[in-house]
Amino acid sequence: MAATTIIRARIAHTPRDPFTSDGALETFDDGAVAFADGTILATGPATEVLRQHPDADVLDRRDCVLIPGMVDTHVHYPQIPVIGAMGLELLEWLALRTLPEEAKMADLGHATKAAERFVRLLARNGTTSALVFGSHFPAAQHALFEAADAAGLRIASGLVTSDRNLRPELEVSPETAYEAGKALATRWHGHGRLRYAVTPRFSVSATEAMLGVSKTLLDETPGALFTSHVNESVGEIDFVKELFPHARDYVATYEDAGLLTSRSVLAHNVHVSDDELHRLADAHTAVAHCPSSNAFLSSGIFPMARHVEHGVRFGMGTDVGAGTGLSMLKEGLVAYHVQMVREEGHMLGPAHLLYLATLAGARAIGLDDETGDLTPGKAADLVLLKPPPGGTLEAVLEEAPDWNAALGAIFTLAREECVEETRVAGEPVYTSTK
Ligand SMILES: Nc1nc2[nH]cnc2c(=O)[nH]1
Ligand SMILES: [Zn+2]
Repeated sequence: MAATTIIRARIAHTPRDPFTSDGALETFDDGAVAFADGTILATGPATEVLRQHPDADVLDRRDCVLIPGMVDTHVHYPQIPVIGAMGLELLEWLALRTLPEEAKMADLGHATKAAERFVRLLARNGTTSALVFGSHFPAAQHALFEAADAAGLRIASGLVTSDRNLRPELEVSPETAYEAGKALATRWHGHGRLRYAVTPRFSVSATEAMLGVSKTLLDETPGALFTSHVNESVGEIDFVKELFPHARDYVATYEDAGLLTSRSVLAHNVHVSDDELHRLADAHTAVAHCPSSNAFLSSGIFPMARHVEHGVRFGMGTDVGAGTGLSMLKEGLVAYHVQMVREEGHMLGPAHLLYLATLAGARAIGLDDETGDLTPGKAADLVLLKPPPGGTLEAVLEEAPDWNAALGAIFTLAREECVEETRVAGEPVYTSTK
């Protein structure tokens, strides 16, 4: 029997959905998580957990706040260098800044460096699971899987495929896309903590033939995810209407190809009709809400209340590089800002933000049996947060009257400099060297 470890800290998690149930936020001022073999045995008041596991190795981290490992449901591995490219809307931003950057991934040395840096920075930001939009180049995509495997993160990703309206060096035939995707899925799907995600870039750059081979590969890869973009910008939607004159709407371009499934995750879904929401809910398809990206590209404001009302699952994604960084804590703050300025917005509180950054994302990408909160039986995926001494967050937390205030301050002020340690299945994948 493996040794039991206990981490003692201030603890917060959301084992239930605050959009549909009260009391979703569970906190412990002097709490403890006990785990062995990477699985949580107990979470609760330290006195109780210590008494239940008297022989455990105890790590006293009462200087930290412990939350579940965070889940980024939509983030582009090649796009870290694009962060902060201002003044452009989606299609121009792609053409002028993003696609030229992604074309550099043809160079395997460049791609390998980008892959290793990307997974290191995910862990440094407290992200333990992610659905990662990959690269158009098979060798670069292989490099991401290698780096993710070495880092120990729970990553689903796949070859990004397109056969039109992009850049010649990023376009391939559907047959080539299928063969390369099949080889990568065979090599990596189900390997360690990795899963394959079938990833045509979006319907602007994927013909019906490309969407068709995507469906074939999805059906041949049990447990694989499907991910792409939908309803992000008005210009994109107009273009899709032209390209798919017979499709009822943008969602239908994936639906008609059989790609609307319970393993599908579509990013953005900002300009969505109620009819599309009904069909997404019926298909149990999830949405990746990317607040900082939608604001940064002036794409629009996510209709969160309508997704909740229609029962469409959604997690949160940083959508780096249109998104403004890899911190899911910052992403939560932007989600809050945006919903507060929206007319029929959803009044969000810290519990909603913690849920969106953890369990909602795990549910969106099909990992909620394994991660997303600190319930016994789940993996010990966790993050220790500690405000830099003498800084603003430390001052706010010293005066915080309750957990709502403390958690609100953490989403408002904590970023990667506050991540002390990130663990997956109980093992550190990042430790601050400060
Ligand atoms: N935000 C965003 N939307 C996209 N739609 C197609 N590709 C992209 C991308 O790289 N970023
Ligand atoms: Zn994206």
